[in-house]
Amino acid sequence: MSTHLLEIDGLRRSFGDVVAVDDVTFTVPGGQMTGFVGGNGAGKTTTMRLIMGLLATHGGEVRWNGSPIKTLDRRRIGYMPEERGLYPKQKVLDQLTYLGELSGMTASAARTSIMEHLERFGLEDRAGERVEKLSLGNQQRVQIIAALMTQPDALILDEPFSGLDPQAVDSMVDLLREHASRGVPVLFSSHQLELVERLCDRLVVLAKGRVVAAGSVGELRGVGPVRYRITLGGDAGWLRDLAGIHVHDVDGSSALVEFQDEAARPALLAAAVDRGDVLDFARRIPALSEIYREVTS
Ligand SMILES: Nc1ncnc2c1ncn2[C@@H]1O[C@H](COP(=O)(O)OP(=O)(O)OP(=O)(O)O)[C@@H](O)[C@H]1O
Repeated sequence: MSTHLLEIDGLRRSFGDVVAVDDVTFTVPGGQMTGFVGGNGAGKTTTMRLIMGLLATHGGEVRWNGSPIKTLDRRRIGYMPEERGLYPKQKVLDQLTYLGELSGMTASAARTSIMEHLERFGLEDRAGERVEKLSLGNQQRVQIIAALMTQPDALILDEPFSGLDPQAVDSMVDLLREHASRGVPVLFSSHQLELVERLCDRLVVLAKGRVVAAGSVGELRGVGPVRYRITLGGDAGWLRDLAGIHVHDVDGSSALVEFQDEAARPALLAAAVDRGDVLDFARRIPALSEIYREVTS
């Protein structure tokens, strides 16, 4: 297995007065799934188009295995664009075969790979149908097959999960993991944070054209303040009066707290034990949606 590396270094791109991508730097290591998140207009699609050379950069560079990326390298990248580009009148198998041939596959190798992929998505009996006769979710699956069928060296996928039902999401997740395990860098954008949390090893968060957080999910969890959830036998409102702690919220007998100094933690526990039952006390692992809100606020 050879592991590839995609590096994005100081990329910039404006449209008139709008700075869409502003000094964007991150890496997409092979063998890992990198989630690319950010609000509408944050610059995700523009960054992906810059990586693919579909837009000219106004600064910075994209490197492939340590050297400036070349057209031939890009031809080996499976790209799923935001605007899905299938011909509605053409039959599924014919269209995918044509796309495979454009990427340098022989027709017979393309057909074998396409049929394997159609089977994985439960679409093998739709190979002879015109694309326009498929539901939008199934057209989306065909678009995904177009990006994966060549066993590419990297995957750049713009919203690959949008419009897929949970079963198709699961098939897609398995497929992408298989590609990552070949040493392939996988970058995918998504607005579905729970899915991103489940799927990705690394995360890049974009806001207003800039990277506001990047790293493994574990690293990003360590960026924010450490908080604890304490649940008492009775009302937890009195915690607000304790020195050295910041109480984020109290919900009856349960409170979310942050300690301002090390001594405050044993002091709080001693006070709570003194007053009665401590039912639960645990460090709280923030959900990705919370980290996201914190880094983009
Ligand atoms: N071809 C273009 N012409 C003018 N402005 C553009 C063009 N493409 C993108 N932009 C602007 O650049 C900014 C970033 O857009 P982009 O589509 O990259 O964001 P995004 O993160 O992909 O958003 P979404 O999640 O809504 O797809 C936006 O302000 C957008 O209006």
